[in-house]
Amino acid sequence: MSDNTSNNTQKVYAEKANQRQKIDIVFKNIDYSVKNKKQTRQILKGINGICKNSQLNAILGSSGAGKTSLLNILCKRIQNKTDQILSGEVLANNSPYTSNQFTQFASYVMQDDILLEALTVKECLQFAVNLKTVGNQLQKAQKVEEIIKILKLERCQNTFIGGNFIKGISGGERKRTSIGYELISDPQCLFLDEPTSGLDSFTAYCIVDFLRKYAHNQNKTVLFTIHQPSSDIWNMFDNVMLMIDGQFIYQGPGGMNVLSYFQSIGFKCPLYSNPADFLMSIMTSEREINVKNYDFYFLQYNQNLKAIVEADIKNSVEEEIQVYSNQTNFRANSYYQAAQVALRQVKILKRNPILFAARVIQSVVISFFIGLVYWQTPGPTEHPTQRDIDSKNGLLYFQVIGAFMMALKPCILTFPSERAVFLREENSKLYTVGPYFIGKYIIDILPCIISPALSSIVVYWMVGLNTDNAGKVLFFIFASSLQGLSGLALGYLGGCAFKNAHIAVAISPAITVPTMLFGGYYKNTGDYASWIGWISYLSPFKYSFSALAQNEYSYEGQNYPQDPIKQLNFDLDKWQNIGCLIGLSLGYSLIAYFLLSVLKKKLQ
Ligand SMILES: Nc1ncnc2c1ncn2[C@@H]1O[C@H](COP(=O)(O)OP(=O)(O)OP(=O)(O)O)[C@@H](O)[C@H]1O
Repeated sequence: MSDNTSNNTQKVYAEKANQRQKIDIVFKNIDYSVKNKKQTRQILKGINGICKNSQLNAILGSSGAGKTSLLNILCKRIQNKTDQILSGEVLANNSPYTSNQFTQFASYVMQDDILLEALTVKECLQFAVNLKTVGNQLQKAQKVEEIIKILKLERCQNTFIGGNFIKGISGGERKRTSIGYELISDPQCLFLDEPTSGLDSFTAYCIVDFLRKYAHNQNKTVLFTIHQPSSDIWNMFDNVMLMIDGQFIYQGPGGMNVLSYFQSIGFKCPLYSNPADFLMSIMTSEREINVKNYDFYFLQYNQNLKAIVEADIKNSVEEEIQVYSNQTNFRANSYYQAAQVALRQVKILKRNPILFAARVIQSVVISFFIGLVYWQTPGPTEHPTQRDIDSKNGLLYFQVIGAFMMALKPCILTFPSERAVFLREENSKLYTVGPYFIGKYIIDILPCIISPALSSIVVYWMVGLNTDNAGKVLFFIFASSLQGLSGLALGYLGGCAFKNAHIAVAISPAITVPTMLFGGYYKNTGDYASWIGWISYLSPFKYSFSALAQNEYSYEGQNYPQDPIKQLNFDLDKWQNIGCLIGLSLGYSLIAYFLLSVLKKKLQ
C-alpha cells in the first residue's frame, strides 16, 4: 500500500474515531470451574481486571494458565452450565452484556482460521460485507477494498484461501483475512486468541502493529492472548496481564514498567534478554522453583497491584453503550441471507468442477454397466419368466440404492468441515440457522438431482423399461431424483450430528443399512416381524422402490401374468409413495436443521 493511501485511510479513521464511543471491558470476581465425572477443576480463581479503550491489551501466561478461558468468558462463549460453573461479572462500560449485545459492539477472532477454502480472500470479505453492512453494491465494494488495503492483502486478494485440496494463501494472510472478516462490522472492541501463533516474526510484528494502530487511532479496545512475543512486539503493548494458574501476577502498563515491577520484587531481567522470554522463564510450571514462587507472586500482586487495578476499574467509562439504542448494528433480512449463502454455494460448486464432473461421469459409467448387465430384460409381451421379474426387481432396487448413495456420500464427507464455518459465521451474526440451511440446501440439491436423472435415462433405454408413454419415463426420472434428495437429507443429518467426517462416514451404515434392509427387496414387505416391521416406514428405499416398481409393472395393454406388484406386497400406489418419500426427506431435513440449531446454542 502506498504511504499516501495509507495516510488517507488513517485520516478517515481518525475522523470517524472522534465520533465513536469508547468502551472499557471490566471483569470482577471471575470464578470458572469445569466438572467431569471424577473431579471439579478451578480454572480461573476470582480474578478482576480491566481492558481499557484505545489501548493494546495483551494477556500472557504459562500454558494452561486460563488465558483462552478468560477470553471466551469476556466474549460470552462460556455460560454457566452443569459441567461449567461460572460466576462473577463481565461489564462493558459498567453494564452487563449478553451474547447478542456482545456482537453489536465487539468481535472475536478465534485461534483457528476457519475459512472456506474454495473462495478467494476478496470473496470471503465480500460475503461478510454483504451480510454485515448497509449500503449499495458500490459502497460495499469500497468497504472491501478498504479492509484489503488496511490489512495489506492486495497481493493475495484474488488467491484462494486454500486448504487440503486447493493451494492457497500463507498463514499470515489467512490470519489477516480472519481479522478482516471481523473488522467488517467495525467493532468497538476486538478480541483475538493468539493472533500471531504459527507466524514468522515479521508477519507477527505487522499484525500486532496493525492492532496497535487500530486501538490508538480509532479508540478501539483490543485484547488478545499471545505466546512468546519478540522484544519489538513486547514494546507495543500498552497494558499487560500476566497469568499463572488462573490468577494474575501482574496487571498494568506494559514495556519497562513490567520489568521494573519484577525487579522491585526480586526478579531482575538479564540485560540482553527478551522481556517476554524472561517472564515466561519465571512463570512456567515446568520449573520446580517457579511453582514454589507462585504464592510469593500472588502475595506481591495482592499487596502492590490489586488496589491499583480496582481503582482503574472504578474510574472506567460508565457511559451507556450507544449501539444498543442506536440500532446501528445491521443484520440483513432472512431472504437476503439465504440468497447470499446460495450464491456462495454456487461458487464453491463451480470451483470444484472436477468433483462435479466426477459425480456425473461416475453415475453415467455405473448406469452403463447396469444397462449391460440387465440389457433388454423381457417385458410382459416377451413371455417373461419369474427370473426376468426377479432381475428387473434387482435392477430397480439397484437404481434406488445408487441414487441414494451418490447424494449421501459427498454430503456426509464435506458437511462436517463446513459446519465449523457455519458455527463461526453464525456466532458472528452473519446469518441465522434457517437462511443458512435453506441457501445451502437449495444449491446442494442440484447435483443430487442431476446424477440420478442422467443415470435414469441411460438405464431406462438400455434395459428396455416400460415405454407405454412419456409419463412413465418422466416418473422414473422424477422418483430416482427424489430418492437422491432423501440421500441428501440423510447426509445432512449425519453431517450435522457428527463433527468429524471420518466418524460420520463410519457411522452412516448404521442408519443406511437397516433402512435398506427394510426396503422390500431383500425380504418381502409382508414378511417382517410385526415388532420390527415399523422400520420399513422410515425407509426411503421402500417408497422409491415401490414407486418405481408400480410405474414399471403397470402396462396399458398386456400385463405380467405373475403380477409382480402383488408378489412384492406393496400397499401404497405410486403417488402415495412419492408423497411419503417427500415427507420422509423433509422429516430428515428438519431433524438435521434441529441438530444444527442445537449445535449453535451449544457453542454460545
Ligand atoms: N471445558 C473444559 N474442560 C476441561 N478442561 C478445560 C476446559 N476448558 C479449559 N480447560 C483446561 O483449563 C486449563 C486452561 O485452559 P485455557 O485454554 O484457558 O489455557 P491457556 O492459558 O489458553 O493455555 P494455552 O496457552 O496452552 O492455550 C487447561 O489446562 C485446559 O485443559
